[in-house]
Amino acid sequence: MIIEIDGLTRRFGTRRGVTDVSLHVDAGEVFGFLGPNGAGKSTTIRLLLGLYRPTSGRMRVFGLDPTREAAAIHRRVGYLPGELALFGRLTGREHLAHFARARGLTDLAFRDELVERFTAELDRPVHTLSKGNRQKIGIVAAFMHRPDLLVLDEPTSGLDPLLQDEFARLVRESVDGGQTVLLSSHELDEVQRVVDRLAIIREGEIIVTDTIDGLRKASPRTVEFHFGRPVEAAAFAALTGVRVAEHERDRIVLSVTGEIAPLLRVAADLDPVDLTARPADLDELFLSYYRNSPELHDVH
Ligand SMILES: Nc1ncnc2c1ncn2[C@@H]1O[C@H](COP(=O)(O)OP(=O)(O)OP(=O)(O)O)[C@@H](O)[C@H]1O
Repeated sequence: MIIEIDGLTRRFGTRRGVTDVSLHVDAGEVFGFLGPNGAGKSTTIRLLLGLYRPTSGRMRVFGLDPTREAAAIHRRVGYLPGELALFGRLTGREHLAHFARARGLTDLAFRDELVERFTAELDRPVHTLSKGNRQKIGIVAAFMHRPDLLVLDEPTSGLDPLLQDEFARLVRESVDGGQTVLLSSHELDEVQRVVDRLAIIREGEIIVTDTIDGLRKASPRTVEFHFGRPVEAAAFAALTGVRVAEHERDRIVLSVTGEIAPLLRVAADLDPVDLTARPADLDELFLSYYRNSPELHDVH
């Protein structure tokens, strides 16, 4: 296991940072860490890298304790912080040279490949660069030494769609080559193409950890019936795992997480004339976790 977090809590005075966070990331996995702004993603990442001390709980990265062995962890990590701190008057080239020296990196072929793939602008002072162009330098710096673990805090913010695709390819290549990736984001789109598993954090607490497939299977399907005459919804509402989302005279829309056969038996007795069903929409499920909509959370 590359990352282990068990019951991790960090408070900032009376402010909540993170509360009782537990998760693990296996070797060779891309793990997504999702949540709205202020949910506690960056705090968790900083704790993992030994940049904050925990109030309580246990963490290990490569089996090492971040509060005591941060330097040993950093040697094996590529970190792209959410707020990239660069020296405004220095160029990208100067930054990368500095990072390469600090890591004792002498083979610069992969750095050059990344610069080209991300069309990073290396010869202008970074304060003259757009957010996206600064982000490219951060990406090159995080990946160029092929670290065992990549910790990427909102990595594609500011990148155009083509470069987001390039980034997704780079992440997949990295894990194919044996690296492990922890990737935080507040957007499902940013992570759903690349992650194997994800955790959703909200108000400092993990509310679900699952694979994308698992989330999809657990999320409700929408089933709509039309009947030739007005019907009552009570028999549907009584079924386990069925919620009546809409009901008007001869039309009923259901949100279904339970078994389909009992539902069809109830419907058949009412002589339906039409039926449409659509699969789970991951975006809706994801937003419901952000909003904390209770009926969807019952599925976990
Ligand atoms: N150094 C700090 N001092 C005081 N409060 C802090 C500090 N760092 C984080 N917090 C608080 O901890 C909570 C979690 O913040 P964090 O930055 O981890 O969220 P996040 O999920 O990374 O959000 P974002 O997507 O906006 O970066 C917030 O309520 C924030 O105000």
